[in-house]
Order: sequence, then structure tokens, then C-alpha cells
Amino acid sequence: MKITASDILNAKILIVDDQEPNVLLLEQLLLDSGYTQVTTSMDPLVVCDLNRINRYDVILLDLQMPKMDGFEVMAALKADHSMDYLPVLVLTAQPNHKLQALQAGAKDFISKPFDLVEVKTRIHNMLEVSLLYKKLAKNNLSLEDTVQKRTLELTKTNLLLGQEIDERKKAEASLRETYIQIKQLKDKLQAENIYLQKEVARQFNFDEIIGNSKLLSQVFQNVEQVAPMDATVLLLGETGTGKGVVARAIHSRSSRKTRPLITVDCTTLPASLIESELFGRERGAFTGSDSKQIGRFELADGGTLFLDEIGEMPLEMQAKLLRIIQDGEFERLGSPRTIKVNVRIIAATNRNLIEEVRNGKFREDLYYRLNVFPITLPPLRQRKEDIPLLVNHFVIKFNKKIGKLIDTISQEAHQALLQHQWPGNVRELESAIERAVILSEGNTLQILDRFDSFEKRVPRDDASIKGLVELECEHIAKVLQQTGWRIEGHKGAALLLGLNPSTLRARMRKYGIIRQSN
Ligand SMILES: Nc1ncnc2c1ncn2[C@@H]1O[C@H](COP(=O)(O)OP(=O)(O)OP(=O)(O)O)[C@@H](O)[C@H]1O
Repeated sequence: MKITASDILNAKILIVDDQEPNVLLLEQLLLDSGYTQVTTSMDPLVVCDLNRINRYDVILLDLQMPKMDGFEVMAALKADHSMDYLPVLVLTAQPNHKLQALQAGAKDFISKPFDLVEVKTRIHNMLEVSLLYKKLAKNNLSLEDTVQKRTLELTKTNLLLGQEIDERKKAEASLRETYIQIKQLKDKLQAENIYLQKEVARQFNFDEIIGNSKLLSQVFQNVEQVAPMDATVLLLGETGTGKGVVARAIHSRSSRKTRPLITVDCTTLPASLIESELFGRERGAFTGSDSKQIGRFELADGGTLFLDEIGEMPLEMQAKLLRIIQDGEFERLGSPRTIKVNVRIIAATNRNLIEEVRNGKFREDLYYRLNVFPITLPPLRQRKEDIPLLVNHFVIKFNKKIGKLIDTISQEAHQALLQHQWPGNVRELESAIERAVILSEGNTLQILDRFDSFEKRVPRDDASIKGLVELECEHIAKVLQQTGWRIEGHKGAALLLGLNPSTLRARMRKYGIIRQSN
């Protein structure tokens, strides 16, 4: 910031003195020195007005004036413009006024009578300061203005930035929320997927067990729960409901799956042989036993022993079985040596074991040992929604076995299968389909059985066990009569009843059904 000579010469100067010669002298001096804007006044009362209009760079002010002295003029100037810089140079003949004037706001003084060199120098210096001050003030103002403008701009930008940050934050929050929702959906979908896959696996491919009914799903669930444990399982349910397949499924899903699953069908074993079958015998253990036999318990060591139709086991055998279940110990027939085995037991029965216990035909302690994890297989008539899947499964199976190409089932056949009550359950259905596949011509399955004739013999779910047994006995006898007492083969009663021939024979023995001559 520089003040030039021309700035100084063009500065605005006011001379105020009530003495005309002084005014003229000073005016002339300044004009001679090259100053271009020199104003004079002999009336102190107009100084404020003039200054308001012209904004002088220096006011040469006489102190002693009649109407208004220099002090009053300075006070008025200060008050009028609230000027923080008063560019006043006082003219005084009184030395004691000099300090007083400076205290009143004057910047400098010139002594009277005038020394012209001093006057010129002081005015020049004063103007330099005054102009510098003015420029500084102006610069300050423009700086303030710039600062204000920038501040305003910054505030605006800040506001915008704030809004933007707010919006970003909102967007981020909503993104986060969306992400959480997506994750939840994904997790749910995955869970559903896994569940569905499990369901599909369960419904259609639970080992060899076919069916997708609710009741069967419950069984699958139980199988999944118990299979990995070593717990004893008791399978309950009518004949042909699939207790055997469930036993195999439990074994194949257990840690023992690499070891054997040994089945003992208690109905087919004559009472006299059960013991040696189960526990084995040494050579010569009894008359006629000329060879050593390894029992089923030994064979099943490390694996699973499936005791089918456990309800048929003679009472004295039940006691031995209890011991081995409790201690894992037994002796071969004809040997004093105790053998220890690690066998998991799965037992099955279509009898009401509680009733058998009540009737003294089954040991109570053995019942409780076996009844650790009971699974009840529902009869087919209570889960008819499984019939189409089972029919499909068996048609494929027997197509392969017999060499047929059946791929359609008539509406009537379908209806007949759904209406029948299936007292022999899946086994009966399996036999019916095998028969139908054999007998059907072309590629459509024809059901030629007259199921309706069996309907009245179907066990009622609320019927007592005694009633069921009676019905079963009566039904077996009737079918045997129909087949001319033929048990096995395509025309045999076993196929019609949906039973294994050996099971049918056991039932006949049990119920005391003997061949009657026609
Ligand atoms: N859900 C099923 N899916 C496919 N086949 C089945 C199903 N249930 C049973 N079977 C078939 O039906 C037949 C009879 O089944 P299984 O021998 O397991 O019945 P069970 O209840 O043990 O009968 P029983 O009490 O007379 O011994 C078998 O050939 C078996 O493969």
C-alpha cells in the first residue's frame, strides 16, 4: 500500500479560520505547492456539514473562533460522523492549547504565526498518514466484504454439504437396512432351501422308505433323531407298515453302518432253536448238534441286531434276552465261557406289548428295556396320500423284475387303490401291485382285485386288540379256504394277504389255524 505524490496533491483539504488573512495565506501556500482540492471556510458552524459531504483528508482548524471554538468543532465532528480517525491539524498561537488539542483528538498542530516550511511539511506528513489510514480503512472494508461474502459462500456450501452428508447418511442407513433385509431373506431362503432339500430327501428318498405324508414325516424325523445314538428302538405298528425298512434305515444312518445288521425273525424260528440261533452253540451241545454255531448276537457284534416280531418270543428266552441287553453278556449253548458283545438292539412287534405284559405273555422288565425310543408306524389307511408314490415305486420295481413297461395307471385303478383300506398295509399294496403288473396287458396298470370284499375285515382304529386278533384270524382262515389252503406262490394266501409265507405260517400256528378238508 503506497501513497503517491499525486495522491497527496489531490487530497481534499479544508482550511477553517475566522481570520481571513490566515485563510488566504494558507490557501495560497497550498495552491502554490500544487494541491488541487483546497476549500476554505471562516464559519466553524458549517464544518460538520462540509465534512459530511466532502470527507476531507485534512482539516486545518483554528482553535480560537467566536461562534464555535476548535475544540467544539472537533467534538461535533466526532459525534457527527463517529469517526475513529479525525484528520484535524489545529492552528494555534497558545502553546498550552497544543496538548489539550491533541487530547481532544487532533493529530498535530501548527504554531502561529506560521512558519511556511513547517506548515507545508506538517500538512504533507499529515496527509500521508491520513491517506494511508483512509486506504487502510477502505481495504479493511473490502476485506471485510470479501470475508463476509466468502463466509456466506462457505456457510452455504457448509449447509449444502451438511444436507449432502445427511442424505448420504440416510442413503447409507437405508442401504444397511436393505442389506440386512436381503441377508435375512437370503438366510431364510437358504434355511428354506435346506429344509426343502431335507424334505425332498425325506419324502422321496429316505433310504428305501417311500412316502411324503405328515405321519410318515414324523417317523422320518424320529429315525433321524435316534439313528446316530446307540439307544434301543422299539418299532410298533400293524403288519406290513414298514417296521423292517425303518430298522434298516436306522442302522444305515448310525455309526454302526459299516458293521452288519443281523435280523432275527422270532416268528419263523422254532422255539427250540431260538436259543442256539441267538447265542450260538458248541459242537455236541445237544443231541444232533454236530457242528459249532456262531449265534446272531456274536455276528452282530459292533453292529445292530433287529429282533423282528419280538412279541412272539417265548418267555424263558425273554429272560436271557434281558440279561444280554442289560450286561451285553451271554454264553454259547454247551459252553461255560461268557462272551461279551457290543450290540445295538432294534425290536419290532405288531402286538400290543402292554396288553401282552398284562396277560403275562411278555416280561415287564424286558418291555421297559426295549421301550427306550418307541416309533409307531402309521397304518397305510391313515396316510393314503402315500399311495400314489408307493404305487409308482412298486410299478417301477416290478416292471424291472418282470420285464414289463407299464407307465400309466387308469383312473378307476387309482380310485380303487385309494378306496381300499389296506389291512395288510404296504406289504399288501406291494403284493397287489406285483399281481397287477403280472396281470396287466399293454402299458396301463389294471387292478383286477376285488378289494371291496375285504373291507369289512379292516381293523377299526378304535377296535380293541382282541377284536383285531379275532378279525385277523378269521380273515386268514377265509383266504386260506379261498386258495384251497395254498400258502405260497401267485395263487397262494400269503400273496393275497400281503404276508411273507413264513409269517403266514407263524400266524397260522399262533391262531391254531389248521387245514380243513373241503
Ligand atoms: N414306506 C415304504 N416304502 C417302500 N416300501 C415299503 C414301505 N413300507 C413298507 N414297505 C415294503 O413293504 C413290505 C413290508 O414291509 P416290512 O416287512 O418292513 O413291514 P413290517 O411292518 O416289518 O411287517 P411285519 O410286522 O409283518 O413284519 C416290504 O417289502 C417293504 O419293503
